[in-house]
Amino acid sequence: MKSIPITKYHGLGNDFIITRYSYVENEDIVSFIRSVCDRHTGIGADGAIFVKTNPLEMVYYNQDGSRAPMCGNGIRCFAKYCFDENIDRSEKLVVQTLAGKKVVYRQSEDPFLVRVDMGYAEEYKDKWPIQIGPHTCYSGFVSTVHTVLFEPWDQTVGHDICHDPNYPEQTNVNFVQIQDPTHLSIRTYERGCGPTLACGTGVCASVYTAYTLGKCANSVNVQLIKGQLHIDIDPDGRIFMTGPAQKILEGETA
Ligand SMILES: N[C@@H](CCC[C@H](N)C(=O)O)C(=O)O
Repeated sequence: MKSIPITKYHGLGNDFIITRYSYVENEDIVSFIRSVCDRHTGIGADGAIFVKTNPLEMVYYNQDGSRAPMCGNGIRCFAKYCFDENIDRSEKLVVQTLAGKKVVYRQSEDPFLVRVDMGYAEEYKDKWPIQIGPHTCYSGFVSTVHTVLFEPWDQTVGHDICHDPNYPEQTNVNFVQIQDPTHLSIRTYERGCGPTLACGTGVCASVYTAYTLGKCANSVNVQLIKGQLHIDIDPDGRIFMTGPAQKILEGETA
């Protein structure tokens, strides 16, 4: 494979290789992702983001090479990449994703902080909740598939629910602890990746679930291993996520 310019970014420890789609479009994309995301023989990352321009589009893949419709931490990093690379420095970006258009509002440049209109939760409540063994699972979509458990973090349970036959396309699994009505802490076992330090769509899905069940307010801070996200749910159910994005490195593959 030819040498490809790459950058690495993270959003609260959820890390991504980012490059332009035009650099990889004629390559074996899945092999490229698996090799750069490998933490021993590559750079190491939870996923890969390819940037398309005119119009702006985020093409997201998990570490294992599977395509995912959206990534909450990833879209903040996408916005920072567009800013750093001078692709688009507008305060408001409209970004096409497989989960529809997302709007990203820049709040500050340094530190780089954005508020993202994540849209609405879908397909929740229809089947709420389902029971998998001793686990009460609240499932639905906030840009991608999520299952929420009000239980302490357990990686084995995360793996097993992710791969449970109730979810033919697997599910991301979020473990939520309510500290008080405006403070939650969350850990996520991600489809296509395993345990991550943060999951933006997972945090949105978790807060939506907790709020709908009357367990928290509509404006909350969520503690993750490397920092916090702020989530607001407006009166008609639209979800907003505010959080940082940071650049780690730039280079090129050998
Ligand atoms: N880390 C992400 C979600 C990435 C996609 C997910 N693993 C899936 O397959 O749906 C986030 O921050 O939202």
